[in-house]
Amino acid sequence: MPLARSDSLQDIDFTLRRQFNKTSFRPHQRDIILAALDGHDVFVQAATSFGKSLCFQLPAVIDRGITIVISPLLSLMMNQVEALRAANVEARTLNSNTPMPERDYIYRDLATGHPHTRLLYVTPELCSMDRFRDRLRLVHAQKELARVVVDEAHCISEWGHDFRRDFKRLTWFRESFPDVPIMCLTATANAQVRADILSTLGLDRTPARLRCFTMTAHRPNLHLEVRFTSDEANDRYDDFVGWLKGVYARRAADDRRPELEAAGERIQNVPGIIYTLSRDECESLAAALRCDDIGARPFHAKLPKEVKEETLARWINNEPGYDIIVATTAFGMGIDKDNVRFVVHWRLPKSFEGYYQEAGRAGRDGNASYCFLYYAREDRDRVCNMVMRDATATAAAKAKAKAGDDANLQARIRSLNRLVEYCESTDGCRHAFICRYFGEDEVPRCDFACDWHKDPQDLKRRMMRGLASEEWVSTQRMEGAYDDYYYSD
Ligand SMILES: Nc1ncnc2c1ncn2[C@@H]1O[C@H](COP(=O)(O)OP(=O)(O)OP(=O)(O)O)[C@@H](O)[C@H]1O
Repeated sequence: MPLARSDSLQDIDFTLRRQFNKTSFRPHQRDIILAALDGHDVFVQAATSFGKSLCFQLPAVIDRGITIVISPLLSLMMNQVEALRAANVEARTLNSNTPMPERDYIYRDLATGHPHTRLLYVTPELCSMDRFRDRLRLVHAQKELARVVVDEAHCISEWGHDFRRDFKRLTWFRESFPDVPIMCLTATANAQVRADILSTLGLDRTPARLRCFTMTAHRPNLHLEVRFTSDEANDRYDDFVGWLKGVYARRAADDRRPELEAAGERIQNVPGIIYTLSRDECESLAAALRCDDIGARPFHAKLPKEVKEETLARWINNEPGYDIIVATTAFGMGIDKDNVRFVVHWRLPKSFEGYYQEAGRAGRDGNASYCFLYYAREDRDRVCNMVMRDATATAAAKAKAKAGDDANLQARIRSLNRLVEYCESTDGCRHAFICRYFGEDEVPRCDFACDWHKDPQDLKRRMMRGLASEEWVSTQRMEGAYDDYYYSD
């Protein structure tokens, strides 16, 4: 049974305006929020930038009690908590980085059984700890556990690209608190991943209680393009810089400049992200771009925390010298800057879902944005080797390889293969390919927003000319040329 709501904030439109400073709901948000407020379990699958967070934040503000939000990424939690606190919502996070006084406060708050905290963001690992579980039992006994939310829910599934073993243990919530509604959200799930999420969380056992909102993955404002290259051509850098300088030149032209000046916008304020697969490449590429007077900064897991925070803050504020983030995959899920105008994949990503999540950082304001993926067959073989090596290392480290490891390896290889097919496909719309991948039947409308729709003949020509031949790549492969590549976040 849903908990009673507080009396003062029953009007969701009022709460949207007052607490979240937004004038209207986006399509489907209202229905999702109402289903949650009615006490249903809710599954939401919607495109990147749809506005999924609001779907659990707003009910958390309206309902009495505390909402526990389980999220896989510390940076993602911290961003959301900061934004909520700025809007005067009692939100907090409890994770390995939480300072001791804050940690003590939260545990004391939970121990009262009637916490002041409305949204508590935690890691899945924390949810397995006895101390935390005891506190939740106490809160539940007082009927103050309003809802459990699993964000980035694809991490639950071995068939998903970002499988995290601790997400499997979230099964505990339904077993321990059968009356507490659960909401789970993801941007990237296929039918198998969806089924896995519902069964792990125990939502499929009470179908009458469950409301599923499965929306299209389509992002019509993303212009998708594959750029073909090879080890021999090694032309990514010149190609990218040529493109970017062309963008700057168009912004500096007489017909554009006055408009930008009036808006106080710099010519080079064309925010973007370039994804690389290794820290070395991330550092060297950012340095090379800076030598070419392009404001690029590296971002990877090994940088000091203060450097990462400063880089992120200055990039978000559109400061000179911080126009482009050159990142490893340490920078991805949940990054929410509205005016990212391009996302470039310097190398083939490791999974289809990862590619689309990262591309989804672009164009969150709804304006046209460009997503290039530089594809080389040599990289295909390198990435495939890396995925296999990763899987072997994980299995060995775990001593006994479990069925889950096997399923996850299969899923990762399948996902990579589909991404390779996507890159090498020259006979159809890229948006349609993506929607099919995520199990959609309807063909999305593409308004010249992919390289195939723009010029199918040119696409074929570029692929023929740009890629190394399969014969060459397979000879090199047999000689072990692609074995010693590595990636790092
Ligand atoms: N109704 C609304 N009106 C205006 N802006 C909104 C609305 N709902 C959400 N937004 C804004 O849209 C942006 C994207 O929202 P959010 O970060 O929740 O996306 P998401 O669906 O979780 O995407 P991703 O899966 O890519 O992380 C945020 O800046 C959020 O403030």
